[in-house]
Amino acid sequence: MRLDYLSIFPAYFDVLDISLVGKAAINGLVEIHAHDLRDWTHDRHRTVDDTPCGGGAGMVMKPDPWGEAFDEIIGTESDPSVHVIFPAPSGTPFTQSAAAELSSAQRIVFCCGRYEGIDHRVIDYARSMWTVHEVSLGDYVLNGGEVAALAITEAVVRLVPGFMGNPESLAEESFSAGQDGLLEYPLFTRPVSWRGLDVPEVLMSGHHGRIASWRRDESVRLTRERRPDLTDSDSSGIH
Ligand SMILES: Nc1cc(-c2ccc3ccn(Cc4ccc(CN5CCCCC5)cc4)c3c2)n[nH]1
Repeated sequence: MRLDYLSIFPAYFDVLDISLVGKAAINGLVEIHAHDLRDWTHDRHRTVDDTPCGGGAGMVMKPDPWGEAFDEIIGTESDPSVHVIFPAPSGTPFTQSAAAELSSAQRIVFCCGRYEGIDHRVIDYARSMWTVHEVSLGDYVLNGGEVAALAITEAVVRLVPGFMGNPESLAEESFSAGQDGLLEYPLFTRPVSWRGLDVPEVLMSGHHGRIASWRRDESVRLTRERRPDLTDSDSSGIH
């Protein structure tokens, strides 16, 4: 899988060389390329923004640098197998199933906007050429797309076959199908007693049936408490 990042702050992606994703890059599962959008400007100030047509606060990213960067990084041929991701507050909420779908992509290009966003014609052009995803991380506003791109990268790459040492652990995670769409149960390890707090006895009983039942009950309780929106979904198994 090749991952490209277009940003005016490409150094944001240096962190990928030291993290989990870095290991995938080393064993050849993932190829990371970060690019400075200003490399595709031609004026002395390397300008990437301008005032919004129709007025309004802030600045908008000009389309020209993006188009030239696309030509060089992706090419001028249409190819639906290339996934181009534009993080945006107005995007579709990013989910574990979207991460799972993207984990089989051969090529993902992250377009990280800044200011108030990117000229919409950039997105329209990209849609005419590749498979575009405008995604939101959640209902809060970041200063740009870089942090979202890092989060999406981590969610996707950890699902790439061969990346995770123990793929079974993926099945038991929150939001994964294997967990019936429930939040995961609380985790404990040694010492059994810590600052007056003890591991629940059932987990030390060695009784696998009771342990599974306790874990399920805890997942149902937590999901009802924190994510009532998940309790109505068919996959949750609780109503
Ligand atoms: N989930 C999530 C993703 C992002 C995200 C992703 C990408 C960019 C690129 C720029 N920003 C900053 C920003 C600030 C304010 C607005 C709203 N503003 C309202 C009035 C009309 C103009 C736009 C939009 C963008 C970004 C923010 N934040 N949160």
